[in-house]
Amino acid sequence: MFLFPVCSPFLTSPSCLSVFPPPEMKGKNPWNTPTTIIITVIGIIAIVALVTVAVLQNRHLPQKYKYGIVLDAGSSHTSVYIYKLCQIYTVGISSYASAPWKAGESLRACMQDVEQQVPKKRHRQTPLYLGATAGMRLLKYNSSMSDGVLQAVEEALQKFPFSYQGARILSGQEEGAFGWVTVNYLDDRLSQVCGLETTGALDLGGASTQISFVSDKYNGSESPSNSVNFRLYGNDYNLYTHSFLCYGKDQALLMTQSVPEMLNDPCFNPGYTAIKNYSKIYDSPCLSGWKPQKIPTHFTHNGTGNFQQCQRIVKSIFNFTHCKYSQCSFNGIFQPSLQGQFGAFSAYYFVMSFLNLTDTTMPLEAVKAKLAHYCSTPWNQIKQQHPEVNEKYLAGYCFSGTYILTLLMEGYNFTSEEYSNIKFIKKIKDSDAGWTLGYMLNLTNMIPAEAPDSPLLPYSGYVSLVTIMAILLFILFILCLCPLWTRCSKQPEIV
Ligand SMILES: Nc1ncnc2c1ncn2[C@@H]1O[C@H](COP(=O)(O)OP(=O)(O)OP(=O)(O)O)[C@@H](O)[C@H]1O
Repeated sequence: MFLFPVCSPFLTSPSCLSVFPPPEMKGKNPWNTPTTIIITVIGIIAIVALVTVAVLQNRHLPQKYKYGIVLDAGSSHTSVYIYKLCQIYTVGISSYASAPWKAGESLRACMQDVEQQVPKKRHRQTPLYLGATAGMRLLKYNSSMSDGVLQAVEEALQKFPFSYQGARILSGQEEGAFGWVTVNYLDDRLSQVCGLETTGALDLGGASTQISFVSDKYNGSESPSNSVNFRLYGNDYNLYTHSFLCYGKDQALLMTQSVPEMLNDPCFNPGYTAIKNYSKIYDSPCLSGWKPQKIPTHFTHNGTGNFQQCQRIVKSIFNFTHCKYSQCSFNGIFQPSLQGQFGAFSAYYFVMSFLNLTDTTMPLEAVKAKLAHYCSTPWNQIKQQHPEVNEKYLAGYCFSGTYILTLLMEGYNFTSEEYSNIKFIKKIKDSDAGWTLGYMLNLTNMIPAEAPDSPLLPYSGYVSLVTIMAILLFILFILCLCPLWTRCSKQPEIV
């Protein structure tokens, strides 16, 4: 009769019994029995599998799209964004209204460049969008013209090997809302479980300007046309947004120049002089109805460089006289009380960074004094100091700086204290602030409405825990075999 060793509770199956060596195996190493070897190999495979699953299972899945292309067809130029920035300047597509085929042509060279930048094997999965903004919105006043331009653009883009998703004119509301999404997405403000306070977005283009922010005092009931609702990562946002068509900096400049006596212009540096075409001003739909009966074909535009006078003229293009709501910004448009921080981008940044005025902690009076000094600097001196800057922009900085301050302080009602809540930004984490990223994230469903089920542990914690469990299992396994091995190596007692 044999006295069998007691098996560990972990090994109570018949196979457990079979690992015990018969007495004639006395002196033999029990690890060498085929069953022991098989169990050991299976144990090791199980542990390796457990750790492998831990490593692979919880890893972030690769995104569906590696690249996405959005063409921002603005009033002043077209930019191509390949996820992050790849910007190639052309003229705004709306300027090809009289020869639409040229609009398609204008994109060809830059799109060929894009083709080189996206790896060939990714071409077919790369979505391509074109969004046109205020320049095309203005052209829509004559719908057949804007249709012709869009069609020409579509035909050109369809010839490229990408997954073409369409060309369309964004509404002002979309432009504002997607700009807000971009800023808050890049700032990681949307994916937070408790929902961080969001940042408002201020966008100044050539033909329109947008203001978008979340205000506790606005639920969309007053002026519903300014309300956009989002559900992002499980948080609900009720966004206030408004786009002012014609209040981009190029169209605003035309509006100030429409006044005939503005031939001597305080918004341009003293000594600046240029012969300009009146029809260029009055061709803009923003000035339709303003055209005097008799105007000369040309006028001489002379700068006189006076900030205070410029401010008065700029202010005259805003209408503050009527408001049917509880409160308005300008032109009778509802605006709730400003709230939180604001990111100001596009021309806000171009202009304020040139003027060295991006530091909003600087007292407003000091900002105005610096701008007044810039405006009064003779044009020749300005040109000498900045030979590298495009003259078209250089001549406009006095006007643009004055326009920005007037729009913010008088138009949107930022107080001197609230001015420091504005940050003039070009990029956030290497990506351009603007509507394009928000537009693409929305169209590719890359921002889920609901928060993804968050893992209980971070990835590294999860892997460590499974590894520790695997090691413990292995130790238990050895412990289970140990008594067997010890007893088996003893001489069996014969009763
Ligand atoms: N370096 C610069 N300095 C000054 N102004 C600039 C500079 N670069 C671009 N701009 C001007 O800034 C304005 C805004 O440019 P942006 O590309 O954001 O507008 P857009 O998309 O063409 O306009 P919109 O959105 O109104 O259609 C334009 O008037 C443009 O001419």
